[in-house]
Amino acid sequence: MNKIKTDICIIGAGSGGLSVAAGAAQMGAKVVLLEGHKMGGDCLNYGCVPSKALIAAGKHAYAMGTGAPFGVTPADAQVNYSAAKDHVHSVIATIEPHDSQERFEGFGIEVIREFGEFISETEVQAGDTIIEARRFVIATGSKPFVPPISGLDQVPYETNETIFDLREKPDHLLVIGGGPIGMEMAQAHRRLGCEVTVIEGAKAMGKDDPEMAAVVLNRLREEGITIVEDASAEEISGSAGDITVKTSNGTFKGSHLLMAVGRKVNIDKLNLAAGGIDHDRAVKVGDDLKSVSNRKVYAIGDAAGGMQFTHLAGYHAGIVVRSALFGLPAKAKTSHIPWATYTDPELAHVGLTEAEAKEKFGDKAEVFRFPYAENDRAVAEGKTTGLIKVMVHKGRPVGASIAGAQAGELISMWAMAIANNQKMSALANTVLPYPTLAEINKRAASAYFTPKLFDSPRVKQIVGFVQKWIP
Ligand SMILES: Cc1cc2nc3c(=O)[nH]c(=O)nc-3n(C[C@H](O)[C@H](O)[C@H](O)COP(=O)(O)OP(=O)(O)OC[C@H]3O[C@@H](n4cnc5c(N)ncnc54)[C@H](O)[C@@H]3O)c2cc1C
Ligand SMILES: NC(=O)c1ccc[n+]([C@@H]2O[C@H](COP(=O)([O-])OP(=O)(O)OC[C@H]3O[C@@H](n4cnc5c(N)ncnc54)[C@H](O)[C@@H]3O)[C@@H](O)[C@H]2O)c1
Repeated sequence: MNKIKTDICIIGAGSGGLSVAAGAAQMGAKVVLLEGHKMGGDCLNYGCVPSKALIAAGKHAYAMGTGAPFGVTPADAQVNYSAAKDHVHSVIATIEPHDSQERFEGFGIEVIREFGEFISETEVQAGDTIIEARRFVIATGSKPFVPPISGLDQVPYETNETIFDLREKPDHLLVIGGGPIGMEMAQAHRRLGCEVTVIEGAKAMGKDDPEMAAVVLNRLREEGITIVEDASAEEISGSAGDITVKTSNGTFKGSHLLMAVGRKVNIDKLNLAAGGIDHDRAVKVGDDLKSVSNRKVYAIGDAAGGMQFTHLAGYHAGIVVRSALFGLPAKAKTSHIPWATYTDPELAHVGLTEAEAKEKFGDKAEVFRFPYAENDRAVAEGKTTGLIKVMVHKGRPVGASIAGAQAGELISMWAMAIANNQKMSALANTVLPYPTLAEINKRAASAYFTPKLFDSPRVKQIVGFVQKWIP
């Protein structure tokens, strides 16, 4: 058995673990990084990267059939599904070197390609190496949750870990789960020429504001995706190419099945009990991301049990670097963390939703909307579907939701404003290039000031007075 003593041992080389490793090593800490499977974790191999690459393929196919309003004769896209998957894998291969073992060894990090498990409160074993560390970071991510639905274990099904390797084009893809994974994959497959039925036990895109989700769901339905809500999958039967899902709201048949019903945090291999680390479905941590029961251990990203996003894992990594390396107090907040679902139109959000703002601030919460249809660039591009909605309290934005083209890009202004506690005036004072979609942000900010300036008797009185006196 080898023995290593180190400053920081990071368990999991995905979005969060790699960020802690790179930051800590480059600031002079001795770092050991454990990875039992693929460098880069879910995001690179089975998540963000392949899903956005497949969505991009679907967008190309869709554009070929929708040029008529622009004077471009629509053509039936000839989709080679397997070649679309080649594109997905070439995107992964292009990004992979950034997350590679060689690159991280180049930072002076000892990378061990084994799963790690705690053997005491200060030691982890990975293969035939025992690592004693002053601090541990659990960054083990999550995997698809597969619910105990009757018959599921008897039929072939895909998850996010297998769908990007599927080479035969599904004639009819059944998607169980109408969250971000389900909806992104449903639209990509529909645009690549598959029939698609989404079976959702509650409401599709249920974590988002219903008004904004409706914008996306309407478009998905218009594109021919069947979305059945309040339909909890109860029994699954059939065989390859012929799958039947019985739900509380009807029975649905398809050729392939994708399970997208949520995630299970990867804690089973960690022997958390040996490390004195409390957990429920994730590691129990405080705002400081330290285990509530073993203060030498941090958990970040999906393993910390909150929101599940790559940028959140990266944000957590920054907090751990500050706390573990410099001993500075640092606390994780969620009020400024944005998210986006990359359907077309996209749906993005940061801060409080309208309902949350009204619950928190009552009548003092103000809500301002601005439609894409009144943005000149959106009109020119034929992308007039959607709206922005901004929640304001005492002159400062406390939340923003955008459903429409490029929403994931456009939310960044509000993410910055909310993260820095800026006033609405900071947005209204910003001059943006014309014509851009980003002007919807400024128009929403202006909507806040319009009644204060144009409907105010006091402003009218002052202007009248000044006009009398200036030469
Ligand atoms: C289909 C899909 C699409 C997504 N799209 C987006 C998106 O567009 N934008 C976004 O922000 N987020 C997206 N996400 C979420 C995002 O991928 C995750 O939130 C993010 O990867 C979490 O980072 P992490 O560091 O916590 O875990 P991961 O990146 O998953 O890394 C965990 C690593 O730990 C390793 N590991 C596990 N146990 C052990 C152990 N005992 N010892 C050693 N190694 C271990 C795993 O093998 C893995 O490599 C998507 C997820 C999915 C599934
Ligand atoms: N664009 C992005 O940032 C992005 C994209 C994909 C995934 N992700 C991350 O991954 C996480 C997981 O995504 P997800 O879509 O798997 O999970 P989710 O929890 O967001 O959605 C799962 C859905 O499945 C439904 N469901 C559960 N059991 C069911 C059953 N028996 N029958 C029918 N429906 C059922 C739930 O009601 C829920 O709406 C997300 O929360 C997100 O954080 C992010």
